[in-house]
Amino acid sequence: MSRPPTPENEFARLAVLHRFGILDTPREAAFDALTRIAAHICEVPIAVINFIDRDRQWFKSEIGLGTRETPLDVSICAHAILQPGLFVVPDTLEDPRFANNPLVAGEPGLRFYAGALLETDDGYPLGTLCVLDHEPRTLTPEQGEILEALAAQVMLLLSLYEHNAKQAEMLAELDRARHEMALLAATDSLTGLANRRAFTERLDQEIARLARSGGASCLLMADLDDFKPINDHHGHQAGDHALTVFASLCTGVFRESDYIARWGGDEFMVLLPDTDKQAAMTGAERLHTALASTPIGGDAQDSFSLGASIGIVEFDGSPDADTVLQAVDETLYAAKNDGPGRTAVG
Ligand SMILES: Nc1nc2c(ncn2[C@@H]2O[C@H](COP(=O)(O)OP(=O)(O)OP(=O)(O)O)[C@@H](O)[C@H]2O)c(=O)[nH]1
Repeated sequence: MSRPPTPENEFARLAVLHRFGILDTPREAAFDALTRIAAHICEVPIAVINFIDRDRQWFKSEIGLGTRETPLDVSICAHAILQPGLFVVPDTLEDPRFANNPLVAGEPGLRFYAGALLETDDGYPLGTLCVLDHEPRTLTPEQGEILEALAAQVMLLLSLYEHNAKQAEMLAELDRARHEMALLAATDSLTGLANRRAFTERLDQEIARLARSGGASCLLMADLDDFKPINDHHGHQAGDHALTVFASLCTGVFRESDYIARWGGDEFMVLLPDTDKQAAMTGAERLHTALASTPIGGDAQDSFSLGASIGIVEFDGSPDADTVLQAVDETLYAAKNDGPGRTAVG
C-alpha cells in the first residue's frame, strides 16, 4: 500500500478547502442528516462526508466508522477525488490499490466503496460523500444518482457555511468600526483624553447616580497659566506637546476611578466620584507639584515649565450639570484672580 497519487493543482485545491474553514469544526445536524439519508438510500451501514486534507482525510460527518479522521495513505476517497463522477469499488479485495489497505484487510473490513465527489463550482474536488459496506456489493443506478444529488447538497451546505462565516466576519468588522467611531467621537484627538461631549455625559450620569445613592462628588477644573506665551515663544507644536504632557500628568496624578477630560483649549476637567473637597484639594496639590517638577521641551534653553490654576466644587445629586459647571467655572475664575498656580474651592 502506498500514498495515493496527489491530485492536480493540489496547492490550489488545499487553499480552497482551507478557505471553507470546515476542517476540525464540530459535528452538525444538517451534515449528519445527509449521511443518514445516504446510508439509508444505499442500504449500507457506513456513510461519510469526507474531506481530503494535506496528510489526512477528515470526516465532517460519519455513520458506522466511529472516528473523525485517518491518515491519507489508508484513504480510498483520496483515489476517488482523482477522477470525475461516481467512484465505485464493488470489492476492495479484488482491487490491487486497496487489497492491502489495513482498513480493508483488517478492521473494520471495508469491502465495498462508492464515493460521490464534493466538488466546488470551479472544479476543485474537496472530498466525497461516500458509502461503504463490510460485504462486496454495488449500487443501483438510482442509488448512485441519489448519492451524487446528496453530495451536491453537501456542497450547498458548505457554501452556506462559508457565506455565514463571511457574514459573521463582516458583522464583527462593523462592530469594531462602530466601537472605534464611538470612541473617536468621545475622544480629544490631541491628548487622547475624553472630550467635552463625553465629559458632559459622564457628569450627567454622576449627578443621576448621586441622586439615587446619596453622597457627594467633586468637580475640578484646571486652566493652564500663561499658555498663550508658550505658543507664541516656543511655537504651536511645543504648545501641543505641553497640552499632551499636562494630560498625562493628570492621568498619573488622579485615581483610575476619576474621569479626566480636555474641556477645550487649555482647560481640563476632572470628575472625582465619591470624593470630598479635602481629598480633591490633595489631588490638586499633587498636580501642582507634578507640574513644577516636570520641565517641558527639548534642550535646556528651550525648556519651560507649566503651571495651572484650579477650581474645585463639591456637588450632590440635586443640581443639574450646567449649574455645577457654572459653579466650577466661577471658582476657577477666583483662583485665576489670586495669581498663577492657585487652587480655589467653591
Ligand atoms: N498649541 C495649542 N494651543 C492651543 C490649543 N487650543 C488652544 N490653544 C491656545 O491656548 C491659548 C489660551 O489662551 P488664554 O485663554 O489666554 O490662556 P493663557 O495664555 O493660559 O492665559 P491665562 O489663562 O489667563 O493664564 C491660546 O493662545 C490658544 O491659541 C491647542 O490645541 N494647541
